[in-house]
Amino acid sequence: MHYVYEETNSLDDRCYTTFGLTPEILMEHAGLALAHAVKKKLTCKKSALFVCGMGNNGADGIVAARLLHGAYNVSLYLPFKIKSELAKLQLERAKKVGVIVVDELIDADIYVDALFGAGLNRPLDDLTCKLLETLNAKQGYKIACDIPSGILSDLTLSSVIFQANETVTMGALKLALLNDNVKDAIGDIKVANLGISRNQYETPSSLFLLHKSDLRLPFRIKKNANKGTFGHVAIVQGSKEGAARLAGMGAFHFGAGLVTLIGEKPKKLPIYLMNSETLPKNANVIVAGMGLEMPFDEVALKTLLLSNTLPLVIDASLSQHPLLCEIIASQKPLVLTPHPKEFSSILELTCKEKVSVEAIQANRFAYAKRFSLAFPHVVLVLKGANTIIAHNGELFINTYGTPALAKGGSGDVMSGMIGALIAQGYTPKDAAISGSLAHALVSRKFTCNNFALTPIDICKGLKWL
Ligand SMILES: NC(=O)C1=CN([C@@H]2O[C@H](COP(=O)(O)OP(=O)(O)OC[C@H]3O[C@@H](n4cnc5c(N)ncnc54)[C@H](OP(=O)(O)O)[C@@H]3O)[C@@H](O)[C@H]2O)[C@@H](O)CC1
Ligand SMILES: Nc1ncnc2c1ncn2[C@@H]1O[C@H](COP(=O)(O)OP(=O)(O)O)[C@@H](O)[C@H]1O
Ligand SMILES: [K+]
Repeated sequence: MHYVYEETNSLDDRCYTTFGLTPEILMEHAGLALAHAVKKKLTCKKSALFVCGMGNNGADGIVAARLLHGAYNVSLYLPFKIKSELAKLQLERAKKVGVIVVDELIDADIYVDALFGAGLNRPLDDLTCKLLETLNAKQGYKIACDIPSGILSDLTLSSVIFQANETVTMGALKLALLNDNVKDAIGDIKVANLGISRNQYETPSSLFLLHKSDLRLPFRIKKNANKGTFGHVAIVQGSKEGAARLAGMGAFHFGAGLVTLIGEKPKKLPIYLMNSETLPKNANVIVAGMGLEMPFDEVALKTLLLSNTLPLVIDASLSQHPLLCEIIASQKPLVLTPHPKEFSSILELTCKEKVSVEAIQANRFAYAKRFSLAFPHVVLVLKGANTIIAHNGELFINTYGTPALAKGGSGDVMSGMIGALIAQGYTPKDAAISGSLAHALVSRKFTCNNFALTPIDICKGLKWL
């Protein structure tokens, strides 16, 4: 996993004060990384237009244009009066080496957005939005310098954002690139080295971007094993039976030795899933909430969930029911797997905070972090295009999910998978991280198209991870 930062100005400052690296050195490296990304897409016949703003983001673009000029067909477009002293200096240098400055948004094969980066502190005005709209409408490959213009430093968005195929971000990963609402605007992210290795540039952070290598699959190391070695997942069945069945299939395919659905005998049940009216004695985790339609027998459910010490995975309707407060208060090991609407109910139930889904989605990180600090024993899996796993103030961000997962039942499977890992001895936090990663990575294995994946395909796909 890699560290992620709410802002990197303090890391830049540390480069000046601790390592004696001047802003100019950092900028020369930023420009070089940007030039490198542009060069990869440029042949001698192709052209690149650098659209540069008035601050140091623009200055990075000007440096990159200077570095490429002479060998490639590049030009600069500067729609605003330059403000930053460094940008003025870079422009003087670029002009001295002969970089062409054009006075309109000309056509090119590659467009570089160096209008605004980390310094965008208020929404863009109409004229600038129009400029971005024109830029977005142009054919050609689009590269954003540091952050696509339009994403503000407080993570709010302007009405238009530059739509990048690729973002070259400077020094370290920024949180602003990882919110759900910018997933369509950032393209592939590359982190530029600023003249010092990433390890040296970075300081510890409580925010992490998950990597494929963070996935810990439940491989069976012990040869002298039986089904009991791999745990028994109990899944509470609701009136919509299919949901618990999908969770059960997810759990079984992800290595649980035994899976029992608790409730009345369902009409249909895969032959490997068991059914019981009561909690099996050897169950070691309970998964509940999916398919549970209101009203349900609260007393029976409370007894089932709270009259033992088993860890819980709670999903769907149960995140919206007052019983959740008692579950949290019990201090049992607990994983919550809400989508944003369910998380809105959780915040209302537990923190007495009415937060709309839109407000949550605008800054998922802040709400997830705040909740995890308020309830440090709970692991929150806030589902979405980029799923966040929050625990005791730490956030782990999983960006591997694809729209193929946007189907009823996908989340049920994931809750079952997380339950399976807990049954096999993972901590709730590790189970949430690896369950969420495996779920997302499976969706990427289906390469033929991204609309036909079913929850059952997710379960089957676990065979090939
Ligand atoms: N720090 C370093 O060492 C390194 C920094 N690096 C690079 O610097 C970038 C940050 O540069 P930056 O701080 O100059 O900010 P930037 O994004 O260029 O824009 C600021 C300008 O925009 C203006 N402005 C703001 N909002 C506006 C609006 N809505 N509409 C209109 N204007 C608006 C604002 O004006 P003001 O608020 O002063 O009125 C100011 O003039 C960073 O992303 C990275 O690329 C790299 O080289 C590595 C080393
Ligand atoms: N656009 C998307 N990109 C990545 N993952 C997605 C996307 N849409 C949905 N998902 C994932 O699919 C799952 C959907 O879960 P959920 O909404 O709870 O469905 P259900 O309750 O019907 O099972 C979540 O894990 C979510 O992160
Ligand atoms: K930019």
